[in-house]
Order: sequence, then structure tokens, then C-alpha cells
Amino acid sequence: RRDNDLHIGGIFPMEGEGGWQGGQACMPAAELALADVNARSDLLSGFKLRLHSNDSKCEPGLGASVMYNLLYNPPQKLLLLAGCSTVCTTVAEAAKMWNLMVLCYGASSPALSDRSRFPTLFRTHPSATVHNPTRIKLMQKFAWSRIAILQQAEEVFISTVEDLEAHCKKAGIEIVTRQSFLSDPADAVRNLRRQDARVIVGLFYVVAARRVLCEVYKHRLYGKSYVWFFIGWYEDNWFETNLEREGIECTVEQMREAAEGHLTTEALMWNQNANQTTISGMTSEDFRSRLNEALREAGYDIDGERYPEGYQEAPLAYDAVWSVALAFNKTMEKLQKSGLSLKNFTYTNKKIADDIYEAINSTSFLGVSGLVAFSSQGDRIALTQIEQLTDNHYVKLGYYDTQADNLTWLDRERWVGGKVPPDRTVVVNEL
Ligand SMILES: CC1(C)CO[C@@H](CC(=O)O)CN1
Repeated sequence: RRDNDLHIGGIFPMEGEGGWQGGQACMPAAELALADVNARSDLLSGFKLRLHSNDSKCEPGLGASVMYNLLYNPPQKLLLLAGCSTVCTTVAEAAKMWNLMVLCYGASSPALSDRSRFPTLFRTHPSATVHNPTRIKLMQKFAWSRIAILQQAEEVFISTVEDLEAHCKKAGIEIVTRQSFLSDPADAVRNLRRQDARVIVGLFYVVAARRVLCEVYKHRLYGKSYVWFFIGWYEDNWFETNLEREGIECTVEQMREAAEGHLTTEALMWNQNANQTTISGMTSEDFRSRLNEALREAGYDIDGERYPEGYQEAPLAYDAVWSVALAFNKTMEKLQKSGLSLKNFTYTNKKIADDIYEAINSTSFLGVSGLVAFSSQGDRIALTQIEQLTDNHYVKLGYYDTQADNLTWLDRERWVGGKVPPDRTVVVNEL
């Protein structure tokens, strides 16, 4: 084994029943980045980054065993890349015992924003809580100070709602009711009507979202007097597909009618300024072309719109490898001053681990996913995008930069009743 190699472990969810198989696009993206950083003569002073990848199937147990194999088999690893919230939770909680940094490119769980449990975790994937300041900003813009929450009983949504409630309290926004359901939303939706909820934030996975929408149709909780906030990372025609297969009783037309006008929020994962050159020399559209080519070679029918899972998050994996390369580069420069290099790292060497931590913590570069920087909790700082479903397709309404509290608004919103729906029943006093 050449001794100018710097080895890192890669844990990718490639297949499996539950969870997110985003490794399908994220591993090829990481490999593109590996080739790019190793081609740069000005990075890593002659060393090459080597990625040792394994499949976690998005299962924490398998992820743990893959991690042990990476750590107990030579060569020694310097850092771990991982995806899926469940796997990142397990890997990041254990990795500190080996003084290893963990960089997660596909983990949205708010629970991971916890330095006491995950002291060496960083993620290029934003936490699900990144939506909340955007939701608050929109409520303030449209003078909605009375809202309701409908959520699926899943850990990621439970902790996102707790964060949303804290934001609402700070902003003086009243939550008239918080309804949750395991898999059947019927009762929860019925209770929304009882509480006269008008502005409703919905937090659930896409299969549950279809069931919610059909219940919304049945209870007529849509149209000119209602506003729904849905999550923006469902596939574009999510409310029309799989209706038979999932036993949805509503027709496509009824689903479209109930869905008309809803708002969505999502974190931006592809740099919006398509002709802005990033640190790799590529624009995000150049990256898209190269990724598509790599995926075609891997056998995906990209031109037939058959994208692998994780395509949306691929820039996060590409930029994660750049984050590692830049941090190692910074650490190498620092270590050289004392005649050391990253080859001196061992799993018990906390000093070098702290140097690597400091280098990652101060990351700041323009990647294909936008500006890459981390909060003190290791969370990705990201922009969000707001869309509205109008005439059956999503229209971009604007972007929000939470750090700068800057809302870029395109004035494209349209309301079914021709004006902004009020957040409560408005009593008109007869003069
Ligand atoms: C936006 C989404 C789909 C949220 O879940 C992430 C996976 C996870 O958090 O386990 C991947 N990206």
C-alpha cells in the first residue's frame, strides 16, 4: 500500500427495504469528487484521498458492523462519511471513541444537532428544522398568527415540531391544535376541522401525505379558506401517483383539487446560481451533466427520467468529499509546522483529531450545493426554497436565507379565493 494515501471510510445506503437508499446517486457523486480533489496538485501536498465504501442499506445495525470492519481492518481510516439519519446516529455516537470525525451527506434528523451525543459529527445535509424559520417568515408575511400542526408520529417529525413550537412561541404565533397520527390520518384531520384550523403545517412522509390529502378532500379542509404547508422534497406529482396501490379512495381530480394552492418549503441542495463557478471549477449544471454521465455508465436510464434515489442529495455527497479534502489540506499545513502529517494519526491521537475538527468546523467554500459551512452543532447552514402548487405544477415563490433573515420574494403567489386566506373565521359586522 502506497504510504502517500489518506484513507477514509464511506458508508452508503445502496439498497434495502425501509429508509432512504440515497447511496445510489451519492456514492457516484462522492467518487466524482474523489477524482476531482486527487487531480488537484495544489491539494493534500502529494497525498491522495482513498475512499473505502460499503453498503449500510440504511440499517443502523449493518451500518455499525460496516464501521467496525472499516476500523478493524487496515489501512487505518482518518474519517467516516455516512448517510441516513439512523445510520449516522449509530456511527456518529460510536466514532468519537476512535477520535474519528463523521461527515453525513444524507441525514436530516434534528436529533443529530447535539454536540454532547455527537461531538465529532458534521453534516452537509441540513437538519429538517431548517424549514421552520422559513415557515415562520411566511406566516409573518401573510399575517397568520393562529396555526395548526398535523404530523406523522415519526422521530424526525416529532423533533421538528418541537423546534417549530419553540419558534412559534418566540414569534407570538398561537398553535390552536397539534394533531398526530401513526399511519391513518382520518381522526387527526377530522379534529383539525373541529378546531377551525385554517393554516396547517403538515409533517409526514410522502405515502402518509397522500392519505392526508384524501382525508382533506373528504372533510373539505381546502380551497379559499385554507392554507397547507407541505414538505417540498416529495416527487413533483406525488399527489397523483400510487393511488390505487396504496388504497387511496380519492380520484386524481379530487387529489388535485385538494392540493391546489398548497405551499412547500425545502432546503436548497443544488446551487441556484447555475452559472456560478464553484471551488471545483464546475457550475452546478456542469456537475449535473457529469453526474448524469456517471449514472448512465452505472446503468441508470437518466434520459428516460429514471433517476436513482439520492439524486437530489448528490451535491451534498460531492461537497462532503471536498469538505474533507480542504480540511485535511488545512490540517496537513498545520501539522507540517511541527514536522508531522496526517500519517501520524492514530485512533487514540486526540490532538490530531482536534486539529481535523477545527479545520472542518471552519469550513467555508462555494460547492455545487451552495455555500458549505457548518453551525457550532455541525449542522449544514442552507438556504430554503418556497414553492406553491398552482394549476397542478409547482411555481417557485421565493428563497429564504435564515442567517441573514433575507426573504427573496418573486410575487408569484396565487390564492384560490383571489386574496390571502385569513388564519381564522372573520366576523363581518353589519354596519
Ligand atoms: C430530504 C431527505 C429525503 C430527508 O431524508 C434524508 C435521509 C435521512 O434523514 O435519513 C435524505 N434527504
